[in-house]
Amino acid sequence: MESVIFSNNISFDLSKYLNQLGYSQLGVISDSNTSKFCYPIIEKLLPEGHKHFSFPAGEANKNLNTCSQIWQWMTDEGFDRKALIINLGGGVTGDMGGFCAATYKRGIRFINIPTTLLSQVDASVGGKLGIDFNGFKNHIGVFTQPELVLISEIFLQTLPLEEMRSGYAEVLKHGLIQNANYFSCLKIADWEKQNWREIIEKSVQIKREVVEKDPKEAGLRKILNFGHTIGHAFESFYLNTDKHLLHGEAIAVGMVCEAFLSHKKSGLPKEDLQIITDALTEIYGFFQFFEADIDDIIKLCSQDKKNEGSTVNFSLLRRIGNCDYNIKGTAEEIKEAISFYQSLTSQVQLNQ
Ligand SMILES: NC(=O)c1ccc[n+]([C@@H]2O[C@H](COP(=O)([O-])OP(=O)(O)OC[C@H]3O[C@@H](n4cnc5c(N)ncnc54)[C@H](O)[C@@H]3O)[C@@H](O)[C@H]2O)c1
Ligand SMILES: O=C(O)C(=O)C[C@@H](O)[C@H](O)[C@H](O)COP(=O)(O)O
Ligand SMILES: [Zn+2]
Repeated sequence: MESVIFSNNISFDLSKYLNQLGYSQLGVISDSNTSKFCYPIIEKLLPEGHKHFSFPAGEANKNLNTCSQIWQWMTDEGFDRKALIINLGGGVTGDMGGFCAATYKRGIRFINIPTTLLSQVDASVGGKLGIDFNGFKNHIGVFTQPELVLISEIFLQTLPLEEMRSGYAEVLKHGLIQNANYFSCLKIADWEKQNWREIIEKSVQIKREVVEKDPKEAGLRKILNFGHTIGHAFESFYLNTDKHLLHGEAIAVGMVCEAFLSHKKSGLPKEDLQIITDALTEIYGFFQFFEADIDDIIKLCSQDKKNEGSTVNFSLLRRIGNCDYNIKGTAEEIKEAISFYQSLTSQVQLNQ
């Protein structure tokens, strides 16, 4: 598996590991925001002559068109197989930059410097790389591990609060699927003043322990996908609309729906369902959508990568801290889960 370094001194560590890894050419990929906020932090540490590619920020650009531009840039710069790529950014940069590196000339090495909470706790680790395709999340991709993941909280200083909250959904997921004690200790009193280091380390540890046992998602790794079957469907459906959801926000909706399915199908106690819905709705509120969208959202679940044939496979909780996978679900059950989510909104309105 990849090495993960929690860095207290990004200048020192980056220089050290770049020297250790060695390369013929060095390229940095970042998006428009990380080019502005994060590239200046590392630029001065990089050798003169390194190359930099910047693409417009956002999930809407995690696609083949941007990949094509990245591959063209690599080609124009004459990158050979000993070139090294640094993905400097959130999950979009890591997933897409990694995918481009892993496929360019059948694969060149890359390192991840994650700059969002979400990518520090989840996306930068584990080697799932890819892009969205024709409205389907991460539909095209590969499993390839980065050479190194270098995590520094210094980058979080410029990250908007809503992005911190989005990343926190994956933290809650890690507790829910693997560690009830961790989940129960998670409480952010002050988002601005929170010391994130322990949380990042714990989440990375949980994710790595799972990935180590099942790097290519033959079985166990599917638990990392809790909340994602329905969550991804919401994320995809509302991408490019004025209702678009951040990844973590969509996964929060998905986790409420799939916690309901866990109660219905996997024995998750009612009290646990209540704890989960309370925790998630307190942070993420209630996403409002139209009844008329539901059938299309359900259809999107049929393209989930955990599925076998026409059967939708869920990862569901038996209790907080314990997740099962390959639980078959029907369109009717997905509808019921989404209705449960909607019913929470109306309960709140009634209580107001
Ligand atoms: N490969 C995996 O295992 C994995 C895991 C989880 C999520 N993902 C993917 O990751 C993506 C979501 O990741 P994300 O939330 O990091 O999204 P992102 O990469 O789009 O980053 C979120 C926003 O924050 C900005 N940003 C990043 N770092 C910043 C900084 N330090 N200061 C200011 N702005 C900054 C970005 O420009 C962007 O606008 C999704 O595509 C999701 O599918 C992948
Ligand atoms: O690492 C994994 O495995 C995950 O499922 C982590 C998820 O948080 C992440 O969003 C991942 O990209 C989803 O993968 P997908 O296979 O459902 O596209
Ligand atoms: Zn995710």
